[in-house]
Amino acid sequence: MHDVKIKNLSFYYKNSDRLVLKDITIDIKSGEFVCLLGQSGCGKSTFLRLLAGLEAPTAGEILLDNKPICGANLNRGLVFQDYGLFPWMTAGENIMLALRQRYPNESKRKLKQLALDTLNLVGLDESIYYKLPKELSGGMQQRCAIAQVLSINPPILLMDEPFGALDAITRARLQDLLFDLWSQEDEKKTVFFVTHDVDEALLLASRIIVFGQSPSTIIYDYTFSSEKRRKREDLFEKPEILKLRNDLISQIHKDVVARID
Ligand SMILES: Nc1ncnc2c1ncn2[C@@H]1O[C@H](COP(=O)(O)OP(=O)(O)OP(=O)(O)O)[C@@H](O)[C@H]1O
Repeated sequence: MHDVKIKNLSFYYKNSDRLVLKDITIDIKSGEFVCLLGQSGCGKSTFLRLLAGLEAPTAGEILLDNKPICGANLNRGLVFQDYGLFPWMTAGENIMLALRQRYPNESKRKLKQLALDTLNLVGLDESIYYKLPKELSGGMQQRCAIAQVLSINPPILLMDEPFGALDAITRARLQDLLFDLWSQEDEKKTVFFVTHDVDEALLLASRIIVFGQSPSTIIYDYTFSSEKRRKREDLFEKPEILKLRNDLISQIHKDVVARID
């Protein structure tokens, strides 16, 4: 189990006096797929950085299985929009770097096999292992970044607009891939997925949380009653999805207007 409990979390960066997150209290159950929405600058990435342990709360606490998060840890895998691969290493070497940290006593042969298996899992063949990131398309690089994180099998995935820079078709493929990987596991990963795209959240999430800037806290929190996959083809034929979509867009819009005022 990997429950995340957030209690009265507030945060501001030390070089700024602007409160980025204010008094956030929320419980996330193990296995939830949480999509985080909100206008630009409302603190979604900051929230992920706090969950990753890259920043520490100014006030309040974040508990993972009832223990405070303390620094970065292999329990939490991060995927960013800009792939996060070292450009001077091949895709395989990038994955091996993570694997050596995760399994320091395992043989190189076994780890390489694991890296190849994970590349295969995300739909990439063996030849990709030997390629530098610049020799790969954006979609392939993002698959490698996802493979790198999946190879260490973290129970918690933190994904910051991971498909934001991709074309529509690659993006749809990777959405399906991520959802299938998540839904097929017996012990589901807990996923925190930042996106600007309301429709992406409607497609993937088991829960949608909207952060506001006015105030800088959670302004909307919706949990789907069924874990059944919503299909892209008929997503907007369902009245409850359309209503939710309108609610989400109007909440975000209201927050933008309040901020401008
Ligand atoms: N290292 C930093 N030092 C100071 N302020 C920062 C730092 N990083 C982010 N901020 C500020 O914190 C606020 C929240 O930023 P954050 O990147 O978390 O928002 P976001 O919701 O992820 O935005 P976007 O959707 O545009 O990526 C912004 O006002 C931003 O300028």
